[in-house]
Amino acid sequence: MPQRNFKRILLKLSGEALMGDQQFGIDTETVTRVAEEVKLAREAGFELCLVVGGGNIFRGLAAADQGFDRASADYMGMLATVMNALAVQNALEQQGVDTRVQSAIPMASVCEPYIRRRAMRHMERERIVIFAAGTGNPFFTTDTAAALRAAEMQCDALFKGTSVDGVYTADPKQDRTAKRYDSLSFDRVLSDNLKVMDASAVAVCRDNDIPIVVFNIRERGNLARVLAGEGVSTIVENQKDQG
Ligand SMILES: Nc1ncnc2c1ncn2[C@@H]1O[C@H](COP(=O)(O)OP(=O)(O)OP(=O)(O)O)[C@@H](O)[C@H]1O
Ligand SMILES: O=c1ccn([C@@H]2O[C@H](COP(=O)(O)O)[C@@H](O)[C@H]2O)c(=O)[nH]1
Repeated sequence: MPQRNFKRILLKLSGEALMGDQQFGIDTETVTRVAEEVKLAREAGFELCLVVGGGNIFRGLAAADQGFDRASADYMGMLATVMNALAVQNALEQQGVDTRVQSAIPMASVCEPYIRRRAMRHMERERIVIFAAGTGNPFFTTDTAAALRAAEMQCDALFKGTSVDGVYTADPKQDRTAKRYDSLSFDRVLSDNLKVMDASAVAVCRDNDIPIVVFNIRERGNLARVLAGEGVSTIVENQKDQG
């Protein structure tokens, strides 16, 4: 992706990005490394806010498939994202970065509730705001939360840091012949049912003209590279398809 004039960025960190080589949970070294990358991006002049996923701890849909009540399972998933948010906050603050966690499910003794205007104020004061508990509603995911917060915080782009290096013609973990796009339109993602991100998240970004950049956050230094217009990624935006 060539360098773009993005200034304010919503960075979505998938929960899996925080587990390093483990099969589950939070790997402290990995969280520290990701926090270093976020700090470097801020020092490079980007205004950042974060949404953290919970897939390294609990996924509502997976539990529902095993017979769990879906809404309860989703609330458990949202609580998992709060744990991850606190881990990321801790790692950033250990590196001297001022942060606030805001949760879509109020939990007064743990963090702030989500209040848009307050979050804006934190950003003006150069704090990194970490949005936890997704949208606060079951039957959604943190991708949709990321799209919503990107719109609310007037971000120029949503960067999805995940375990794949872009959007492919099919899931690259299932289909070795899948080809990566450099860029494609929101409509192509939706019409081809490409599952790198929820359809609801893609629709929110399309309707608010917020480009999505998908990149691999598990590779050291990749956030800086992608922000600089280098490195491997896919940009999804309102445009004509490549082909
Ligand atoms: N067409 C596609 N292109 C790229 N990735 C795809 C595609 N279809 C499905 N995927 C899968 O989408 C996943 C990316 O989503 P990710 O694992 O980050 O989920 P998440 O819900 O955002 O995060 P988490 O649940 O870990 O917090 C990758 O694991 C990838 O295998
Ligand atoms: O708005 C939301 C966001 C998340 N959830 C639940 O949390 C888990 C973890 O989030 P990921 O996006 O998968 O990382 C998700 O599986 C849902 O169960 C939610 O209900 N609402």
